[in-house]
Amino acid sequence: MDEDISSSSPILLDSKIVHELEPHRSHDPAKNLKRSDPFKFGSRYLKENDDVYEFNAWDHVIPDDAYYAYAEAQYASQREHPVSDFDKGRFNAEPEKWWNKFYSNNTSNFFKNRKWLHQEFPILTQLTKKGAGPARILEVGAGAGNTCFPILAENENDELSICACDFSEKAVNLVRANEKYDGAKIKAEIWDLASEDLPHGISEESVDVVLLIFVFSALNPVQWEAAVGNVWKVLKPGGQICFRDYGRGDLTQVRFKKGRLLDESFYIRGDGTRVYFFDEDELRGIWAPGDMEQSNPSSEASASCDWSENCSNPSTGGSKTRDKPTFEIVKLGADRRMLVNRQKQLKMYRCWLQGQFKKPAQTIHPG
Ligand SMILES: C[S@@+](CC[C@H](N)C(=O)[O-])C[C@H]1O[C@@H](n2cnc3c(N)ncnc32)[C@H](O)[C@@H]1O
Repeated sequence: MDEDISSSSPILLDSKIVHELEPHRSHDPAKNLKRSDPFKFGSRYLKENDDVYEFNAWDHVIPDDAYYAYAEAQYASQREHPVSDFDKGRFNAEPEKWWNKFYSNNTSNFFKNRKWLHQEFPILTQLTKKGAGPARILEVGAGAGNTCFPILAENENDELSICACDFSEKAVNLVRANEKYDGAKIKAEIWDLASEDLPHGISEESVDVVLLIFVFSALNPVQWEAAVGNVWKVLKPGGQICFRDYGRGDLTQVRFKKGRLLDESFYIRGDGTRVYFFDEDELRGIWAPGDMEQSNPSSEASASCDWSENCSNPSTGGSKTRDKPTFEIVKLGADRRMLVNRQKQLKMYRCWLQGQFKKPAQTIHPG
């Protein structure tokens, strides 16, 4: 697992060097209509005459057609050799068991500390500054604490509390055992994001910010709706989500071999943990289904339904999108990076998606 880790790989193809001023924007103008403000991400742009091998990494480099063709060939091979039905059942039945194993083998040093959080999500700076007043952050999929402890280290707000949840008991124990664990400011709890209950000590509409850093990808797509519903429930009106996860076409997706595909874009790693790779518009559909419907007025649902009707939308599996929680997309973008192994003269492409979503201040309760 290598969220922010560079690694060497045999996947090596020439890249077309693209200097993008707005790296998260699609080349298809129609797709750009609803794009919002960009995140900062990195700023080492590769220009026409630069030496690619001068640095280890370049920001915002879009892979060329050859890489995409290679990726498609890999996906086709993955689809031809999916995980067996027996193993699918095994891996989907008790996902926390595999994460417990993971944390038995890897301690808190495995993930890098997420030091970029305040830069990318200024709302965290607002909540943690001196005198900001009562504020609550819920981190879901907190793992060993690589996100919550850096936030705590920067915090100057006496009235900030953090609830760090994970469905892996081993992970929660690692957070509780950390020398920086201060029970007055942080509580670690076992909680499954897709469960029917809310985390211990968290009531409805009591949270200012929910952090989802590399956790949504661990869910089975059939769990997304329950997870979004839980996040909606715990957030105060006007509360926000800080989201970062894997993007479609990331090196780690492309290099999955035979016998790893659980479902489209959804894989099982060698250690038994699951990972999904998102597309930007798919994330819009997950977090703002109502907006997607508005931007597609010809859809069957919008043509024939109103709020009270019981009608179906074929694109969303039968339920009407306007009854689903619809967050405002404050920001959403792709963070692309080309990593370079200078010694071996290799190039590798990473892609993460990052978003900031807001529960509207005036909410209509989805029924
Ligand atoms: C890739 S790790 C990321 C850890 C941490 N957010 C970070 O960035 O360092 C994913 C974490 O999500 C947890 N997780 C996976 N599915 C979950 C679920 N349904 N509910 C709560 N936590 C979950 C795993 O146990 C694991 O600790």
